[in-house]
Amino acid sequence: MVDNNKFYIKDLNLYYDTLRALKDVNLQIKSNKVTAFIGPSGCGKSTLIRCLNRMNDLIEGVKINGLVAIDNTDIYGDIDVITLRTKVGMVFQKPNPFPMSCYDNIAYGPRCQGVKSKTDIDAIVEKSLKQAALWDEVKDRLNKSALGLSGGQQQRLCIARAIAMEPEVILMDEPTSALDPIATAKIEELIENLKKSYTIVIVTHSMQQAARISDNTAFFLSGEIIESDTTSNIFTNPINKKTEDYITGRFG
Ligand SMILES: Nc1ncnc2c1ncn2[C@@H]1O[C@H](COP(=O)(O)OP(=O)(O)OP(=O)(O)O)[C@@H](O)[C@H]1O
Repeated sequence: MVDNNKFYIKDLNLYYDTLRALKDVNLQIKSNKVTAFIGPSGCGKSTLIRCLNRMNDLIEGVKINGLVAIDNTDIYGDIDVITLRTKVGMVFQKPNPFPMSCYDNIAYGPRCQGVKSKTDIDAIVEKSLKQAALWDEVKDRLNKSALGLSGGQQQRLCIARAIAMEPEVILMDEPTSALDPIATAKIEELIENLKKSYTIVIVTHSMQQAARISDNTAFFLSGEIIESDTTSNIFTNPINKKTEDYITGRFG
């Protein structure tokens, strides 16, 4: 397979015990693009995004079959899951900074990976915060608790923490749903800049957000991907009637 796909998903099924939450999912996720997952509540968006760095492994009773490949390597094959999660970082719905200083939040991962030099860690902290568009706001309070930041700043700190691990992919599960419109706009602008360096997959409940920031969109319904295409085709020229009904607000 020679292409610009970061992920290749083929006939993927996921069961939570007897509940089949993903049904024969087929999807390709392009490198250095933003891919949005949209669809009504409970349709499997978070379940699929969690498959991309094997976060579902942590849930008891989960059974998976089918293929999820990153750069042509089967991530459910014989691979090191810690390395996978380093390559595929994740940002969650609710900002979840560690209860420590802003500096230590960013330094934590690189230190765990064995980076010891203070000069190196300083450089990683500065670079990550700059890329997350947070440096100017926190450079004078690096040693203060991250819990004192606003929600929007905390979410950018979490993005900086993911960036510090030098991932290739950043998964974002509803990253702005707990934020106000101004903080949301900042994260959206950030995502636009980050896609030059990273592949981004985002779950969002906001169709406006998907339309604003993503290049490609996959529409989910009851565990199936009904349609996936460029975002402009999904929103202006959907092929499937169900997609059209959803994006025009006729259901969901
Ligand atoms: N840990 C779990 N154990 C059992 N069932 C689960 C678990 N997580 C999700 N499910 C079920 O799997 C289905 C898909 O859930 P998922 O969270 O992936 O949907 P979603 O599209 O992300 O929903 P939302 O938009 O509300 O976050 C739902 O029926 C949900 O109840």
